[in-house]
This record gives sequence, C-alpha cells and structure tokens, in this order.
Amino acid sequence: MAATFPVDRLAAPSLRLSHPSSLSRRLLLSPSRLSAAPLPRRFPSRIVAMAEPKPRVLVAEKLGAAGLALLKGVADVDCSYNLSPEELRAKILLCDALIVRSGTKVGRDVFESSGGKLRVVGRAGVGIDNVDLAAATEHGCLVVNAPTANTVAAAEHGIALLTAMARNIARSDASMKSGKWERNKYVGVSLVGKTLAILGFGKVGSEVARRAKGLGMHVTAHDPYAAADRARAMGVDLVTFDEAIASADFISLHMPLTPATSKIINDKAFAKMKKGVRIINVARGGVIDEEALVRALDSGVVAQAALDVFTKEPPSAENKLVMHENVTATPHLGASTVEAQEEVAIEIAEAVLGALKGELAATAVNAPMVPAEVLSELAPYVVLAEKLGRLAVQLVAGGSGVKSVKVTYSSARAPGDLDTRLLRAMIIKGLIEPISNAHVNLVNADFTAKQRGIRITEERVLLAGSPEDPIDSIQVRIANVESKFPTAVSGTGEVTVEGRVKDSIPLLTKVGSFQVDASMEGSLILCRQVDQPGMIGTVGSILGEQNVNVSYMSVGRIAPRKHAVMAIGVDEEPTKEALKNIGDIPAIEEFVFLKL
Ligand SMILES: NC(=O)c1ccc[n+]([C@@H]2O[C@H](COP(=O)([O-])OP(=O)(O)OC[C@H]3O[C@@H](n4cnc5c(N)ncnc54)[C@H](O)[C@@H]3O)[C@@H](O)[C@H]2O)c1
Ligand SMILES: O=C(O)[C@H](O)COP(=O)(O)O
Repeated sequence: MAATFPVDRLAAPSLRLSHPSSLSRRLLLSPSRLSAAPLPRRFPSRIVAMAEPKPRVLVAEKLGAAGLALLKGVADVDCSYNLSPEELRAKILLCDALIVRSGTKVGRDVFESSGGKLRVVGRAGVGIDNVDLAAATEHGCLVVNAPTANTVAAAEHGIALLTAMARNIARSDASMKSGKWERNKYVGVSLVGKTLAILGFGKVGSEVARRAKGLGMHVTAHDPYAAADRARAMGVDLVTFDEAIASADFISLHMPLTPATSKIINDKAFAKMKKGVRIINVARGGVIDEEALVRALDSGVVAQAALDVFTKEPPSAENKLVMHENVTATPHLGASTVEAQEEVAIEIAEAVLGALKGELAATAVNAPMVPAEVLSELAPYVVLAEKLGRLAVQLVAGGSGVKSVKVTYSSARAPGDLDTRLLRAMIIKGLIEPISNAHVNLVNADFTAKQRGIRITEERVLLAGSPEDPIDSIQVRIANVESKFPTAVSGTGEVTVEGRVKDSIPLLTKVGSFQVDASMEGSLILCRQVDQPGMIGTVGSILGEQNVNVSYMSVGRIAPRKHAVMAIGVDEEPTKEALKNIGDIPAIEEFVFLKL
C-alpha cells in the first residue's frame, strides 16, 4: 500500500521502492501508472506495442516549436490556449499530461476533474505559484518545472527596464505617438557611477549584476544566503538589507516570494531609502507592498518604478501602479524571449516525456507516494533530518555561503540495509528551502544542492548492538562558514548539530561541542551562558512577561560552573524586546533564535 508522505512536497507521485521493507536500492515510478500496461499473453509483443495508445498531452499556453515537436514525436498533443476554467476541467479528463506557463491556474478542481488520469503537470518556467502542489500530490500527479532556461531572459528584461526607465523610453515614445515632440520633458538620469542594489543574488540577480557592471554601475547586493567570495569575484559588495537600500540609486528585486520576503519592500523600507531612488521588479509582485509603493511614488521618495510582475496578474484596469505616470509596466514578460521560450519548451517537453515513461525527473517539485511500511519506520528520522538541516543553515552567519555539508549516520544496520537517500534529501530540503523558493524532494534534492554549489558528503559509523532501530544518530556539519552562534562551531571548526529519535520524537542532542536534549518542534532559543544558579528562572520570567509559552528547557554543560548551553523551546515567536532582554542578562554570552 502507498501512503502520501506527510512532509510537504517531498517527491514524485507513485514513486515506489522496489524493496518494500527498506529504503530501496532502486527507485521506480509506479509501473502501473507510468509505463505501458503488462502485455496480455495472447498477443505477440510487436502487435501490442503498435496498439499501445499514445499518451495525450494538453498544452494550455503557447510553447516553443522545438518542444512541441518533441512532444508530437511521442504523444497526441492538443494545443488549446486561453481555455476557461470550465473548458480546462472538461479537457483534462482525457489527458495524461498538462503543460502551462504562469497564466493558467491549475487548482484542485483540475486534479479532481481529471479523475486520476492526469499524471504530469509541466510548468514551462520557474514559478509554480499557479499550480496547487498539495492537490497534485494528493492526486498522485507529478509536477515538473524548467528552473534555469529563462534566467538570462529575466536578467535581460531587468536591465531593459532599468535603462528604459532611466531614459523615459516608454513615456517619450507614447508622447511622440500622440504627435508631440517634448525634448525638455523627458530628460533622463545617467547610470554610470550610480549604485545599483540587487536584492537576491541568485541565478537572475547575479546575471543582472554582471550586466550592470558593464554599464559602469557600482553594484551592491543583499542576499543572506549568498557566498561573499562569489560576489566579490564579480566585483559586487555583499551588504546588509538596510545598507543596500539606504545607499542605492537603483534597487532591483530578485528574491523568491516567501513568507520572509512577502512585502519586504514596504513603508518602513521606503523610509530608509534615498529620496529619488528607482526600483525595478522582475521577481514577484508580492515582494513589494504595492499600496506603500504608490505612496512612495506620490511623495517622491521613489522617483520611478519599473514593474514586470504584480501581486494580482493581470492587474485590474484601474491599478494605481500601472496607471502611475512614473511607472513603466510590462505584462510579466521577463521570460518572454524567443530563445528562452525555445529552451524552456525543450526542457519541459523532455521532463514531461521522461516522467510519462517512468523516469525520475531532476526538476520534479512535488511529493511521492512512498510505501507505508517504509515510511512508518523512517518517518521520525525523516523529520529529524529535515530539522537538522533547517537548524544548521540558520546557524550560519549571512555572507558565509554554504558549500560543504558533511552528514554522519551512526547505525547498527549494515550499510546495505540502510538507504540514506530519503534522509539526505530531507537534510538538503532543510538546508535549502528556508533560503530560497526551491521545492526540494527525493527526486530533485541532489540536483538542487549541486546547482547551488553545495557538496554533501555522507559517512556511516557502524555501531555494535541491535539493528532494530534504523539509525542511532544523525550529525550535520557545515564546513568553512562562520556562525551567528559561535558555540555551534565544534572543535573541528564546523557548524555542528546532531540529533536522534527517541520514542518516535526527533531530539536535538548536540550543538557544537555541547550536549543538549531538546525536542525539535516549534521554535528554539539557544543561549550560551556562564553556568550558575537562577539562569532558567531569569530567562523563563522574561519570556513569561511577554506571554511566550515555554515548551521545554534543557541545559548542557562542559563542567559545573563553567559554560553551559541552554535550549529553550517556545510556542510563540518572542518579541525583539524579549530577545534583547535575554541578551542583556550578564551571564548570557551569546544566544540565537531559530525556527524549526
Ligand atoms: N519576471 C519573470 O518572468 C521571471 C523570470 C524568471 C524568474 N523570475 C523570478 O525571479 C526571482 C529569482 O529567480 P532565480 O531563478 O534567480 O531564483 P534563485 O533561487 O536562483 O535566486 C533567489 C535568491 O534570493 C535569495 N534570497 C532568499 N531570501 C532572500 C531574502 N530575504 N533577501 C534577499 N535575498 C534572498 C536566495 O538566497 C537566492 O540566492 C524568483 O522570484 C523568480 O520567480 C521571474
Ligand atoms: O516563473 C517564471 O518562470 C517566470 O515568472 C516566467 O513566467 P512565464 O512562463 O509565465 O512567462
């Protein structure tokens, strides 16, 4: 029997393990759904092969010709654009695969209407905001995307908006078309020598930086998770968010839309910017508080904005930003070049056809079905693995850049009886998801880590004793980084966290060289302190005063009255004031707040 994996978006649908009682040696997509049905004995195989129905692929938005040709070689392809939701629901009944861009909403209703026939959704582009991943997973439908093929196109569009805005190209063109010749009205601003702040120094952001350097701009970047040396090598200064926005003449947005970046450009941020700053957004509309941007444009804090993306797309006809005379707007054209669309089309066609054949897709973004018996044994270790990754990356200081991660599994099981791929995938998920818009799962974890330059090495420590439990402990170490909580750096110079499962509950058992005993749920405050009486009470009452519920406290120390590490589990996020008060306790040497 297969069960839906409890962790959001883990891997591909119908992913079955060939060995039911261990995490397998071979991973297969369910043969019953993703490859041809078993051959009836009475037919010679040649005749049956000819009679096999071709899979049917619905292409709901315009796709590059090369990708279409690939699809048509193998499948019946129905290109039907601008379908209403009702038309899409009616057509999907007959389709094995659906290919869309960002303009088609693939909601739960679509998966429900398909009656289980739909096996793959291909997103010809990066963002999958328009696909209901949870519904796809529940209906056993794989979702794949094309994460890299439109990077350069998006960067070029960012630069096009930057230069067009600075020289009033769109407005002066409209003016000429209305019969005017207004040379004095459209005096622009120069780019050379100006400071461009890039927020989000990932694939698109770094390509924009490279091009802006060529225009003679001074480029800074803010990205809490980018490596400072990679930025330095490009002549880009990695700075804090406040430094970036306060010193910039131009700000270009290239971060993913996550809970942390939602409306990050808001009234508070505008108050810190230079008067007359210019803003470009080719990321996602939701990273800007659009009402606040209207206010900032009206007051002159923001001289101009150039926007390719909007919170609601298409925006309403009377959208204040689109109508604003100091805004240059384009209808989400970042990826829309002939070349990018050809690349995207080929990438997505290959991914969709591969998935229909039962191959594992490196760009899969949603969850698998995993045999229940495998899950019931590994489930708590899977949660532990993700949380250790999540914890470790939050202990890394901004600008360090995570490149080398070492994982040690201590277990009494023989190496052949313990497949760590699921655990490794979950560690990678924990390491990457808090800092990006990537959706990491069993299928794409190694690919995603490699793409981000993160090298994961695994080692096994074989323990004596009963192999009843699959694993005794998991240790995650991040090398060559600085920590925002230096206590987390062990004697080997690595940010180190270790955990184990006890009574099915994942526990944090080690931070740096200190033993702790903390349940890995909710949020966690780690403090390093002088070991002395009264510390638990002092910290507890600061949190109590702020109505923060403490779920547990544990203290680990090297020796009595020396240094200790206190782990405090909290149900609510403490206020900045509460955290400051904890930091102000004289015996507290350092502390950090972490979300698990
Ligand atoms: N307009 C378009 O047509 C178009 C085309 C392609 C991509 N995009 C969008 O552009 C954005 C970037 O895409 P990408 O492919 O470069 O993604 P990416 O994952 O390669 O880069 C995103 C970067 O943002 C960083 N980041 C995460 N949180 C941050 C924060 N709080 N502050 C600053 N940086 C943060 C990450 O560390 C990462 O380096 C995404 O939102 C994507 O959807 C839009
Ligand atoms: O997420 C993406 O890939 C971009 O925003 C492009 O979207 P599009 O394929 O709808 O142009």
